[in-house]
Amino acid sequence: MTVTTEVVLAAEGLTKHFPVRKRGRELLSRTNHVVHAVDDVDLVLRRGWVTALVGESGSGKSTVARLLAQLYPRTSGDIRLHGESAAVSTARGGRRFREYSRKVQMIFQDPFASLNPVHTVRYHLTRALRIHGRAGKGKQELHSALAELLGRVQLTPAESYLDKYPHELSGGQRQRVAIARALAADPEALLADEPVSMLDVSIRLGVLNLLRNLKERLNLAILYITHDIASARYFADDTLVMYAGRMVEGGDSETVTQHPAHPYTRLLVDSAPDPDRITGSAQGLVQEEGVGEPPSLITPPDGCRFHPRCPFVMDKCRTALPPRFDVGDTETHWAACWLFEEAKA
Ligand SMILES: Nc1ncnc2c1ncn2[C@@H]1O[C@H](COP(=O)(O)OP(=O)(O)OP(=O)(O)O)[C@@H](O)[C@H]1O
Repeated sequence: MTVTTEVVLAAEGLTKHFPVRKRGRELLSRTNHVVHAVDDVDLVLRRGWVTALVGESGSGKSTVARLLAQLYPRTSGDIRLHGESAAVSTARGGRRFREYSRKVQMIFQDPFASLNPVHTVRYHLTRALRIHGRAGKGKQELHSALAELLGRVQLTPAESYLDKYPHELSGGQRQRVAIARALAADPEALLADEPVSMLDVSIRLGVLNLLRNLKERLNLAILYITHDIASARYFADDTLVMYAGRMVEGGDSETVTQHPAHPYTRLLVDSAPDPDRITGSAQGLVQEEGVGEPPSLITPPDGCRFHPRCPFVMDKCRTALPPRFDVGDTETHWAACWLFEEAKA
């Protein structure tokens, strides 16, 4: 399948190294250690398209989202919104940053933490509409804009929710308010960092269905970050798999989740007991399987970062970083694994 929808946001060679603070004797050493949180990541987000980013805890998923939202400066690489490079120096609070963050909005894992407990739904949404110049003129226009936002996230009638405080809402309703606040900016891309993992199992599906509905109606480009590869199959068009700061596999979700190529993705899929569930989490399961732990990101392994845990490890894997190889089963399926070197030839 060839994907033709327009690219909204693209990252190329995206890299983030966090400095490690020196302690004790290290203060005398000249070496400055860094956490290789994200290394050389390429991805595109397309209009009307959900891209899942899957991986264990600590693999760098949230850092990718924060880099794309420009909440962190990047160490290197490029981010382009509609082809235009978002300068590393874009000053937060400046006009260019405001314009960028209007178009690229983020939804966080914990809606309780992202909403201010002392303010009502009306306050949160009005503030967001005002910041983005979408509050209209006068009370009536503002009220219509608020009602429209709550309607979009299926919190109706608006009057039942506008004057509620976050603690008066359920977890799912709070996440819907957080989504409505993001929509107040009229964004083109939504970066959803584990948007359902803190919600009760019974309401996760409803929130994912809402996001899918918004993707279709508003033609949004969505990045869906999750531990749960089974939910990526259900919800995302494309799936990217990340391991220890690097992308290891990508392609259409059905193929990546049903016919995983990279040994790490196979492990993730095998760790998810029921492929049709969207409720669980692969986090921790891999460790339970007894195949080791993710490596230190301060001194990541040479070659393929998965090689110390890989059941198919070859000599080359220990020294040479595998590039993306076409897997050969679909047009878009690739794996950064030497096992697929032949498939490319
Ligand atoms: N501000 C920071 N300073 C130093 N190290 C950081 C910082 N933020 C993240 N890291 C490190 O970068 C690595 C990637 O973290 P990140 O939160 O992006 O992973 P993740 O896949 O989103 O994990 P989780 O699912 O647990 O949120 C981790 O080793 C983490 O400890």
